[in-house]
Amino acid sequence: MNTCLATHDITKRFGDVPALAGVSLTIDAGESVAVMGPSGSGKSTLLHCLSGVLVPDAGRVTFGGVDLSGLKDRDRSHLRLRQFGFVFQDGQLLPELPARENVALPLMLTGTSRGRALKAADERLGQLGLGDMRHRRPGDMSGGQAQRVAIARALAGQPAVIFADEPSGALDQATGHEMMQLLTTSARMADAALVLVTHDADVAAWCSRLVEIRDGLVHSDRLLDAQAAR
Ligand SMILES: Nc1ncnc2c1ncn2[C@@H]1O[C@H](COP(=O)(O)OP(=O)(O)OP(=O)(O)O)[C@@H](O)[C@H]1O
Repeated sequence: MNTCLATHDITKRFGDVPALAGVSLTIDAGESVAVMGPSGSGKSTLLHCLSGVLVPDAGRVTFGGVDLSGLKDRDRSHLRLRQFGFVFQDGQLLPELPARENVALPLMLTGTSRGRALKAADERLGQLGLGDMRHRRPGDMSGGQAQRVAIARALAGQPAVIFADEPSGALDQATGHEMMQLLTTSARMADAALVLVTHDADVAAWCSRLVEIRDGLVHSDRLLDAQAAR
């Protein structure tokens, strides 16, 4: 497997609080990594550093060998839009836009024409069983449907990495289970790596690897017998 994304001894403080105290991780193309740990242990900070949203105080984050902190803000934003997809707990879809426009938006932001972006969005929504929903706004969907649109949006630009922060946290157990199945299967089929922060061991069990963070450090890192691979 090729290393896609890596941190090299990264640290990050917020004032006096050491959120990350020296984390080195490598994430291979196509693998799914669950990040777990107690509240305040540094999981979200790690996700934000990996995805270029935050720059670590020391150490490096590399994507395809390129040091993210060496990039100008504008170039890092571009890389995020082109290479990374994001799924959050509440979907963070734009409420005033129908599903297809929500999915097409990141593509248009990277220069794809509106027509091509909408066509790609319709295809992706169709693949995820949401073809009939494409003209609906997020407020007119169930939470599970809206999260599927969020997955379609995250996948639309064919990202190398999908970052997910408690993606099923707002869903009931059965819908969350379906959502995790869709997310892990879609990521695998698209050959995208998945990095997922969760408090829920059942959610983590969908991934192929579990990294446990404690006090801003990697406490354990092990392979799982992922449900997604069964
Ligand atoms: N923007 C910020 N300003 C100040 N302190 C912060 C900020 N972001 C995180 N922290 C602190 O850094 C530490 C790690 O936070 P982080 O959000 O990464 O933890 P977490 O493991 O994701 O927690 P949770 O599971 O509760 O979301 C915590 O002590 C937190 O209070």
